[in-house]
Amino acid sequence: MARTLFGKIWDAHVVADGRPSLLYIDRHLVHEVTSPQAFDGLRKSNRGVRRPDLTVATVDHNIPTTNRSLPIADQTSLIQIQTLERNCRDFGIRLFGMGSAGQGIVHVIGPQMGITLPGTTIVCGDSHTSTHGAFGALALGIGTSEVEHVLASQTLWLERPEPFEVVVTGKRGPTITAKDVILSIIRNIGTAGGTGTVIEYRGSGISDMSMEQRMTVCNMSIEAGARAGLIAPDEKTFRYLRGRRYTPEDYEEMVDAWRRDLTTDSGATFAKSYTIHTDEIAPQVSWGTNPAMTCDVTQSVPFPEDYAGDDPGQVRGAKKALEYMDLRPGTPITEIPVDRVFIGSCTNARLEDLIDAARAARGRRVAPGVDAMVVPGSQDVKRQAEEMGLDRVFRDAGFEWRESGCSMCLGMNPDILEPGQRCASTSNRNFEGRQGAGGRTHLVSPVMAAAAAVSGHFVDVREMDLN
Ligand SMILES: CC(C)[C@H](C(=O)O)[C@@H](O)C(=O)O
Ligand code: SF4
Repeated sequence: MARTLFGKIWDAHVVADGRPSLLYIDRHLVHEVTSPQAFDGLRKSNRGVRRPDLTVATVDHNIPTTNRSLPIADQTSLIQIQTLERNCRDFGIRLFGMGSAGQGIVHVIGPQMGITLPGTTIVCGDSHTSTHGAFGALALGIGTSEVEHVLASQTLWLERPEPFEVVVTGKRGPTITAKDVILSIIRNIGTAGGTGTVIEYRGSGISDMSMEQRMTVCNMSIEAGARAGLIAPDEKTFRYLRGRRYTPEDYEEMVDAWRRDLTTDSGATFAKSYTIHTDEIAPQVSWGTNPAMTCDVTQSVPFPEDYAGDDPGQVRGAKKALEYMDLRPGTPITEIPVDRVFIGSCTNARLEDLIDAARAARGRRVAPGVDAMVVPGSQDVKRQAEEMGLDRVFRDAGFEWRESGCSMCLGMNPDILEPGQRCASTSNRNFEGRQGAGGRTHLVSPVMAAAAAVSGHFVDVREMDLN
């Protein structure tokens, strides 16, 4: 019978079939926020970690992005980080800690080190684990009790999701990024559009994308409510993973098998299908408090009735969002001023993202009154960017150049917005208070964020002279 890529990976990992099924897990990624209770649970029940060799940890959420030779001032962060260090020592887990050259956001370092491989199951106590789906892995975010279960048994109980195909066609304009594509998809299918499904992104608009762009797309699958995002691996995938730190020795044989096996068969059926044409996509800017509340940069802040039609719940939601965001309907998006700019996160802090953002920053200055920062996704990204001189480009323009971590994506460290501040952010969530209590987040692509930084308000990057 014809099967989808998702179906094939699922079938290859089922240990016990049922509702739910028990799945074998190939890779377990761990960070400081969702692991402490899981390790405590193991201690209480006198259990060890079943496969420490398949488990990898890093510190990303709480880690300071300022000078790492100084002690950590924030007490909660210090405790979280020290706890993970102790747990990794006690249970024999490889940790890319505070001073490590391999440290970075968990979803950035996995692929970068060749830990993420096609056809595998990958879990992490973190919703944006979906990022790794860009490599044709079934990558699932899990909760802390599941983290404990995986640590103890290398398996996970899961209801089988339905496959959902999102076909991306057409040719994007030169300044239209993967971020604009995924924001458009979420805007169209809604934040619950993918509930109960694993989205497989397909079509020429996906094959055209680089691996880093594909990661941006898969990363935000979770914001459409999906369990995971998935892209069939191709030659770009195989090239990207060749020769990385943990790429397996028998890699070329694995590639031969992946080429043969890791595709959706023609005739396989999906529970749902949605097609997006990318020719006409404009740069996207979110105006509300969930990622679906997004519009084109050329549009104005919507009137709640126009946005939500005749659904009274939605209209109320839009009204509330506009109130929180302090935005008046009818205001052109390009007239919205920003106080802060954050270029970072597991959505958009890889090398290509920084190269993109630098195109708007090079030779310009951050507008008066705007605070802008660039936070590379990992120490590796930081080093590569510095080799290219990107740190100079940003610094010369008046951006701060930080150490790697989650930073102001969710403000679990001192990088937060002040109440009332408005931020152009390359992250993935614009929820109330996400970047600091009372802070207002607008989701955009890296080049749009840098353009807002140097202009002091949102601008259509298609009208800018990019370097
Ligand atoms: C802290 C963690 C549990 C959380 C997540 O699961 O996504 C965070 O990474 C986020 O982006 O909100
Ligand atoms: S960068 Fe943001 S979205 Fe990604 S793992 Fe960190 S907090 Fe979560």
